[in-house]
Amino acid sequence: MPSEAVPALVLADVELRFPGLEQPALALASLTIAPGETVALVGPSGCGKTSLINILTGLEVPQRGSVDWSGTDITRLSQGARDRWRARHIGLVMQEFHLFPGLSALENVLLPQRLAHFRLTDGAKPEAERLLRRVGIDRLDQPVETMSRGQMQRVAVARALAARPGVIVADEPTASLDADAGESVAALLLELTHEAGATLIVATHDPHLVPRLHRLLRLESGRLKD
Ligand SMILES: Nc1ncnc2c1ncn2[C@@H]1O[C@H](COP(=O)(O)OP(=O)(O)OP(=O)(O)O)[C@@H](O)[C@H]1O
Repeated sequence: MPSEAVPALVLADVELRFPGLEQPALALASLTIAPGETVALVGPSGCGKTSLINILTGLEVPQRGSVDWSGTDITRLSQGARDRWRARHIGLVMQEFHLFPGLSALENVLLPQRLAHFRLTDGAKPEAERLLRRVGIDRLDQPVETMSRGQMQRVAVARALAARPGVIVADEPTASLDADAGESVAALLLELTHEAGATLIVATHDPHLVPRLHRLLRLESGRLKD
């Protein structure tokens, strides 16, 4: 299934500081990511991986610099506009799934679209059902809190792709899974983003996942290393 227009990133002169930290958490002169690239973001604990992911997705705004996705500098948007931009263009997969207990797998996949648009488009439910079956979830009405951790992350992968975003961003998507579940989540993330033609950015320590991504970005003390 083709994704909508795929954004590409141009980040320039970014600095992110937190109160109480002498050095910036991030200081990046430039970073460009091409449409459809798959990128591993690696580095020791505290080097700034989550901070960079938060900046790329507009969850955090740097004090300085621009984060331009296909001509939209998201640092210049209001918070509401940035939230709408993220809902439209970014699919997120987090280490701890961030699913809503009490809702079924299908309801979880559809929830971001319900929240963003107040109603679902005609194609939303069949696409959510297709994606859940594609990630190996057959009981679409199963409450997510009764699922295994591997199943929960597969639901989160289906949710990230459901609105057909141009970019999938994952923060340690396999870190809280056992080896088998991690392997299957990593494979699905790669296959489904490839099928969608989306760009994939993954912060990960997973030695099985890193070599399967095209490009390696290494962060150290908030700076990119070659
Ligand atoms: N809200 C905050 N307030 C103050 N300092 C923060 C905040 N968030 C992050 N930091 C600091 O910024 C730096 C980068 O943190 P970040 O979470 O981006 O690292 P990370 O590479 O994702 O680490 P890990 O692999 O352990 O998750 C760290 O020194 C951290 O302590």
